[in-house]
Amino acid sequence: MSAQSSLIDHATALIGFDELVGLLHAVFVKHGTSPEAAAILAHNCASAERDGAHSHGIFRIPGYLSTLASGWVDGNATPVVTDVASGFVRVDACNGFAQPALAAARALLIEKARSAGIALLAIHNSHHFAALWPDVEPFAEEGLVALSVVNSMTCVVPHGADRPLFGTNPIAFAAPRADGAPIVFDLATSAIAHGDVQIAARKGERLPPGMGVDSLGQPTTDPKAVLEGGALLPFGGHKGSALSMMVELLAAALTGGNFSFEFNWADHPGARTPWTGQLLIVIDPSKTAGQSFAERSQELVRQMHAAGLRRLPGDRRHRTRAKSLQEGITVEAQALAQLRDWAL
Ligand SMILES: NC(=O)C1=CN([C@@H]2O[C@H](COP(=O)(O)OP(=O)(O)OC[C@H]3O[C@@H](n4cnc5c(N)ncnc54)[C@H](OP(=O)(O)O)[C@@H]3O)[C@@H](O)[C@H]2O)C=CC1
Ligand SMILES: O=C(O)C1=NCCCC1
Repeated sequence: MSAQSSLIDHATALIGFDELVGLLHAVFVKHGTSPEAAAILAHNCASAERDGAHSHGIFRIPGYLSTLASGWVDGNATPVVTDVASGFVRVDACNGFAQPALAAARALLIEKARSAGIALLAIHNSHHFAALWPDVEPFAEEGLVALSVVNSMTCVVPHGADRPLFGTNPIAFAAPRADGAPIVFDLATSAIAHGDVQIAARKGERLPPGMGVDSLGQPTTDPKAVLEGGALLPFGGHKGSALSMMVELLAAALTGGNFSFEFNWADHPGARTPWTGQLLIVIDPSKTAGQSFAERSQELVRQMHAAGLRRLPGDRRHRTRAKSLQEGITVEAQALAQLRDWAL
């Protein structure tokens, strides 16, 4: 049975968050990442699983492992942080994963944001294979506003174009508020994340209309047709397409990273991670004039609820997180057994 197909099973098991982090750490180390990088990736992946962000939880482990085995990514890379200017930090991830690069620069970025009011982190030469909200949420938990973009691999046809060029290019934002968890959203600029198309294909489900095209450029709801020579569409037509273009500019051109169409993993069978760039902007809202930012963001939430809104971005994740932390994280039993094998 291949690593990919071995993660499809419907009997479930429960595992605690810390145990899952430990298990994933062992898997990453066993498959060629440094203990430091493994700790960061394991926490990231377990957090996604804990919060029900399944397209970027343990579903991604076979992709991480085949990528490491292919030699495409360096699991032992030591990121190089450069203090470029008062509000600008650059990190060369040295062909490693993006999250350890962010971790290496985080303290300097926060120091700059607090002293100048705003600071920018430009990561290049990096691989981001995860959800983006874990990169921004912790800043808001420390009272800061954070925005991040990352570009992925070519699989999205720009609005009005004939062939794929952009990646699924997510945008994540986090802001503190006075009473409650930070306001966080994290969304692909494609109509659907590539990971969710893969999950739909495995489950034999159709996609909602308007998300993808087949190899002839014709609209399709068949996820396999999208994955096998087809492509995705941006969300919201020309509007999502413009945001995706912006992500290419900020995450690649501005950081010195690759555009989504610029890398070629053809010589690395099994490689799955995009070798691109990531940008983070961190703002210290204590510099805001007038009432505190957290009070103002709380007022906005209050008014949204008063207007009838029942679900804020992040609410579903937080509900799932609370349940997972109380009862354990529900995972497919066979996937868990496979992780235990890979950790040996
Ligand atoms: N590393 C990479 O290169 C890439 C990573 N990704 C990741 O894929 C993941 C999934 O992206 P995507 O499919 O676009 O995410 P979704 O469309 O599922 O969700 C996008 C955002 O909208 C919120 N949301 C969803 N439905 C509602 C609703 N009915 N009312 C209010 N808020 C809502 C979500 O909150 P909630 O979470 O609470 O549901 C989330 O913040 C992201 O984590 C993204 O970072 C995607 C592309 C590339
Ligand atoms: O789901 C997606 O879209 C992606 N996730 C990880 C990196 C590649 C694209």
